[in-house]
Amino acid sequence: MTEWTDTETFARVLERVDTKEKGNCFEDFEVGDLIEHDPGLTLTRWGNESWMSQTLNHDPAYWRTDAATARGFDEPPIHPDYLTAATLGITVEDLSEKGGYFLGRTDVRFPATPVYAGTELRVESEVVDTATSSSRPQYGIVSWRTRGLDAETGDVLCSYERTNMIPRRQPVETDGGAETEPEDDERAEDEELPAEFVTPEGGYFEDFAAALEDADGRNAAVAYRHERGRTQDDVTVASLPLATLNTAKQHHNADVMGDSPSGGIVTYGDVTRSTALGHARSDERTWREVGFDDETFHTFVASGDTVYAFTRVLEADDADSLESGTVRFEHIAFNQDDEPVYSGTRTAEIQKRSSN
Ligand SMILES: C/C(=C\C(=O)SCCNC(=O)CCNC(=O)[C@H](O)C(C)(C)COP(=O)(O)OP(=O)(O)OC[C@H]1O[C@@H](n2cnc3c(N)ncnc32)[C@H](O)[C@@H]1OP(=O)(O)O)C(=O)O
Repeated sequence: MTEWTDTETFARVLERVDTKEKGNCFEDFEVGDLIEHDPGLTLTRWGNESWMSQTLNHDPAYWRTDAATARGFDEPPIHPDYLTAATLGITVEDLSEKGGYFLGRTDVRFPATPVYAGTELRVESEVVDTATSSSRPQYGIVSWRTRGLDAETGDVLCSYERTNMIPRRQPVETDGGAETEPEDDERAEDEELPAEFVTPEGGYFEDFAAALEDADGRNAAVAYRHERGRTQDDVTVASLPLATLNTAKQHHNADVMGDSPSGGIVTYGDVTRSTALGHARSDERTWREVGFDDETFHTFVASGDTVYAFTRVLEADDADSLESGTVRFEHIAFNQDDEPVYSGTRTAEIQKRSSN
């Protein structure tokens, strides 16, 4: 047998062989296609705790039995952020391993919570939209509706619609994303900031409701920043996504990513978002997560970047519960240069002080 392992010969061999490719290109997706993802994952206490500890989500109800039972759970449950990240991680091999970027997600809901450790997750996605990117001819834009199911009962545990930029096999002619003149009412510069920012006094429902009432009728908004930051390292950039079976090369193949728009590996969007939410939750009395909408990833987060968080309180609804009221927030994650990297709205039940 000819020896192929001297460097020169091996380079010539590599040039001539085919590569067994992974993942799908834009052309492989058609609206209506249903994809049942082969990877599955058992949602474990270890996976949950690794994710939650590293993203600074330290709500005691997810760590201590007494705090969990006080919140109405049988035991510390799987956190909705980890459930969301695991549901998405499993899909990457089929949907986005080829490359391209996670642009946004909406309608994130948890129809059958709480979910406990030991639950096996089965995930399926339906292609709901495919579009040409007018600014980037080598990519298309694909949206999927994904459902994470309890493999045993078939109950939908997590559901959302997500959009990625996906590489095309064949670039297309585009208009180059020519700028159109914005309508008058779309001009960002015309939008004035409020004269005053109100900070809630505490983290209970009553504090958010009082702050909104204080701002109401005045040129004021309820908005504040959180002190904590989390610098991205090997654990957050590569280990956490791989623990959700997310095979996106963006997070663990520095060789390939050197030659990409980001110029290197980047943090999994769900890590960025969960870290910012962890900072926000550390300043409130979260009771239950309800859902997330209009999530957008604005720019890359890379190893060495620090993720901070900002919160704007949009609405507070007393609801019909003695324990909690419903609050809608906008959260913005930003980096050490104060650039927004993620934004989205979140609806959560927040504990009432009067329930103590
Ligand atoms: C999971 C997973 C991968 C990841 O987690 S990757 C990490 C998270 N994502 C990111 O870090 C991406 C951050 N975003 C960016 O850096 C920039 O948006 C990007 C991707 C470089 C593109 O920037 P551009 O300035 O070139 O363009 P736009 O931001 O205007 O967007 C390009 C086109 O996409 C359309 N678009 C953007 N957001 C959405 C959305 N939420 N829904 C639908 N369409 C969206 C936008 O309109 C542009 O369209 P054109 O026709 O004008 O091209 C994994 O692998 O799955």
